Amino acid sequence: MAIMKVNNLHKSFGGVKAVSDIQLTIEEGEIVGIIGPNGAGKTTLFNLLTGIYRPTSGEIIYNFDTSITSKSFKPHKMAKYGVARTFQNIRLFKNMTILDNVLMGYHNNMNYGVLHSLFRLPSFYQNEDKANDEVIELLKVFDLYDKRDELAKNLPYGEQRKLEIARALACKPRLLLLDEPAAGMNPKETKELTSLITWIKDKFDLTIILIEHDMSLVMQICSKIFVFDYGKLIAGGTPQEIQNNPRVIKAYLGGEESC
Ligand SMILES: Nc1ncnc2c1ncn2[C@@H]1O[C@H](COP(=O)(O)OP(=O)(O)OP(=O)(O)O)[C@@H](O)[C@H]1O
Repeated sequence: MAIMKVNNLHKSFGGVKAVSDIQLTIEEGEIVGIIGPNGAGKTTLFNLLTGIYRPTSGEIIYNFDTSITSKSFKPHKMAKYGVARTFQNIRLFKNMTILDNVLMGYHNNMNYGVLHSLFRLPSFYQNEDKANDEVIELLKVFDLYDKRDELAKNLPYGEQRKLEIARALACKPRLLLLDEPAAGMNPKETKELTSLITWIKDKFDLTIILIEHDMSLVMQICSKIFVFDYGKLIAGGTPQEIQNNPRVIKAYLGGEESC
């Protein structure tokens, strides 16, 4: 079943066509890679998919329990719709602990009101206990449990990236968007992350879309890849189809399509 459809999507910034005439479908349960040279429009696409940017024209449709179109997108509501993301430039609460960062992500799932919280009613404590238990499980999955009381800013870069993913998962998304999850990681960390992404997809029953420049990660775990160049979608297919596509080779290496 299609979890998301993009129809004739355009986004311009003044005279710059950052994303132009995009048509694509994401099937439930896939890991989809979005690749392309710098400035190809990948992050703009993510910002459109998460309501940060409004399309200049075209439409995005999420097929969750009820369909949501891009007209009703609000970035702060995306988690409620079942969409969570990470950012190219890590966005953590740097002066909060690791535990509190992930608890902030979990906050969207809390179903008590202000009064329950103010007067410390039983449902407040029940929700808090449940949140703590689930967040601790997540921290264990990401190997961050032993560091739970450290400030996020003190974590090495690779672990900050993992923490951002853990926080996104705490929102209990159905669709997870990862913007360059391996950026700044060393080869060992990238290898671990590659396995972790596949593992969390199965464990949390997710559909994942990731932007990534590390081709070995993309080719290993993505069932489908979409390739962008100058804002246009120039190819879509399996890793093998993409590797052998002359337009993709040209976009990355330049020169003639036959090279
Ligand atoms: N807010 C903005 N205002 C003006 N131009 C923008 C804005 N955001 C992106 N652009 C332009 O749109 C084009 C696509 O940029 P985008 O960041 O989406 O590419 P990208 O594929 O994510 O690149 P990278 O791999 O370097 O992150 C670029 O020409 C960029 O300069």
